[in-house]
Amino acid sequence: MTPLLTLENVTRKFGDLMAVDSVGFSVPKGSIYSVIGPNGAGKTTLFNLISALFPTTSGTIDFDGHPIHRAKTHHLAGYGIGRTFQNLAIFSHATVVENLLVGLHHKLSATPVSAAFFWGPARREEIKARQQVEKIIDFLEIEHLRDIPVGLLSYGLQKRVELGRALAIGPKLLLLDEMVSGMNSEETEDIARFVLDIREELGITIVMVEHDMGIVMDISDRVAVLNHGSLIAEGTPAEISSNTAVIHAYLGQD
Ligand SMILES: Nc1ncnc2c1ncn2[C@@H]1O[C@H](COP(=O)(O)OP(=O)(O)OP(=O)(O)O)[C@@H](O)[C@H]1O
Repeated sequence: MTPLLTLENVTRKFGDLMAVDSVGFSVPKGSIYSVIGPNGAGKTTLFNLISALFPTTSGTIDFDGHPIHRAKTHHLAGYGIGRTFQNLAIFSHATVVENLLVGLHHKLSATPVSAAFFWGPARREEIKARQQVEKIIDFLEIEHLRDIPVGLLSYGLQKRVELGRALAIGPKLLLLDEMVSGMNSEETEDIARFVLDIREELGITIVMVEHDMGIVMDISDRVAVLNHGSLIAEGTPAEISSNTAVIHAYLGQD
């Protein structure tokens, strides 16, 4: 299968600490791909490298023909990479619709002058943006919440809005950072269903860093396992759950 994202020898040091050590794997287009590992394994650092939050010390990351290991994080939406964050990154005083419109902002190309007077391209873009937002609201089943300030929603629904905002950029790749941590089992099941639908119905490739083994093993096509910054295993959920190096890495956790 064609890879959408390829990491080769990706290394990131913080001083003398090797947070990510020569990691390489490919994420097939259209797959759900999970990165797991014990605490401190380097998962978040790896995710931040894929999101271009900081550069690799060495090694390359290729996304759909773009070398993104030296890109700036604000370019990623333009390449087609959307992400959610471990800690909620939404505007709690703004409504659901307003939060989703923010996700679309980078796509609007009207000039400040035409936008200020709301004519010509600005008006057409605004209408298109609102139609796109309506599709996402419908897809995520949050019609009844559209005009509510996001801060008033339950944690699970706030995460759903954050997911919607990442979808609003129309990504080819969605990076989900510990999406279900802090969620109850019903909220976790909802997110698992949406992730599957995002792949099936929208054709978006998904990479997630996740601690919740239930969702990882249930919905991933492939799993990469990090330990002390190194890739110790890569394969299907069945291969990973019977891999002795993986079992030892988790059993050795404090
Ligand atoms: N900005 C930083 N400066 C220095 N060290 C860092 C920095 N970020 C991460 N580290 C270190 O890099 C290593 C990997 O951390 P990272 O947060 O990537 O692991 P993780 O697998 O995401 O852990 P967790 O599951 O606990 O979130 C750890 O030893 C951490 O202390």
